[in-house]
Amino acid sequence: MTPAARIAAAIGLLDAWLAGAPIERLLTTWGRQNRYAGAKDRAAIRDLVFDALRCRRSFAALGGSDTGRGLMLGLLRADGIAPGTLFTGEGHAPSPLTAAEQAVSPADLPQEIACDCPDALAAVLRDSLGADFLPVMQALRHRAPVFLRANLRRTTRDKAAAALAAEGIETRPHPLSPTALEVTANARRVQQSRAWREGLVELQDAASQAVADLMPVPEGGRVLDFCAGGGGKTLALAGRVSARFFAHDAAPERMSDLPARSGRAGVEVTVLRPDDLGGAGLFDLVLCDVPCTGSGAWRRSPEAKWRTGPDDLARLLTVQAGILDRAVPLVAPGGALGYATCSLIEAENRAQVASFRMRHPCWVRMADRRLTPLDGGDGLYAAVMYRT
Ligand SMILES: C[S@@+](CC[C@H](N)C(=O)[O-])C[C@H]1O[C@@H](n2cnc3c(N)ncnc32)[C@H](O)[C@@H]1O
Repeated sequence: MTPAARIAAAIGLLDAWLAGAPIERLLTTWGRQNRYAGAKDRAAIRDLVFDALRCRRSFAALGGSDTGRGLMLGLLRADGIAPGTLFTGEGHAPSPLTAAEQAVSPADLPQEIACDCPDALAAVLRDSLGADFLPVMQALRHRAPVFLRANLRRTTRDKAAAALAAEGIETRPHPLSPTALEVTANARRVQQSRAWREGLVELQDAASQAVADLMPVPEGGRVLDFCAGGGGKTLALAGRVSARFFAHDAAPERMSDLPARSGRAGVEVTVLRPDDLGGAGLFDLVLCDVPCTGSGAWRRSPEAKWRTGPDDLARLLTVQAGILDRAVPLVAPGGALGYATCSLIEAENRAQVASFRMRHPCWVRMADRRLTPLDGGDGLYAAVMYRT
């Protein structure tokens, strides 16, 4: 496909997204319906669409409309490319610019538009981030780095980096975690690499690794990942310490890849269905990596930036409190309760932990950590609590 044809495809996908369809489903369906498009075309179109979603407000302003076409015009203008060179109407290229589109001039954009902050959550983000608000919002406009976690059960970080380098995948250690490697070249080859297939490394954001590092895992103890999802945190914890690991999720189908992933990593994880929890005993660590706005991960999941509002936040706050309350009776005497979000919003983070401690005054917070994309990885919050 020509660059212009890729842009035309991205315009169609963005229009369908603006009409309400989820972006991953649209991309999958597009790939199935357009078999002539090769892997490189599909990856390039995905990049265009995700770049546009990250910068929707500023690109719409630069392009003159909040439509697929406006977003692509804005993307080109933001990159300093004259749109008329690609919007030619020839072959599969989008039609030439109208007079109105040509007249849009990239004047100074108001701050919240220029930093692509969604109106719906702008006030809570400003309050939560303080002086970091603008730099964090700017950081969320860009693609996230690709990070790997060296699986210490199988290797060291240096040996993992060397194995990857032998396959042409360049990395460098990242300071957020002793297991983190940032991929600097050939990230798309990772999942075909021998190092990945043999479980030396796993794809995982560096800040997520830092969250796992903060959690106290006693050697030989029992650890429950209460909101395990795909099991990223379970595997990060299991990579560090020999203990008995259990994974649970209210939607057990979300854990379907976990047996294959734990097999590759060389760790044992017992999957617990919600009905199994009652008879599973107590745990030395229960980690609640709760559902949240995902605002810290908007670089990776930019559609959530525009589809999450105050009502979602209010609902999530109730869900998070309920999960913490349900986890309390599962913690063994002397054990720890871990809490984590990938949110930048204070109400989901420290304030949620503070209200938990109001409801459960015998719990104290021993440690917590807030990271933003300015630290390199996703924005995350994690806390560890003990019963007194
Ligand atoms: C942030 S995701 C977990 C991500 C995962 N820990 C990882 O590192 O890949 C939150 C998970 O919580 C689950 N969840 C939602 N409500 C829950 C509840 N009441 N109890 C347990 N899990 C719940 C969701 O199904 C979702 O998989």
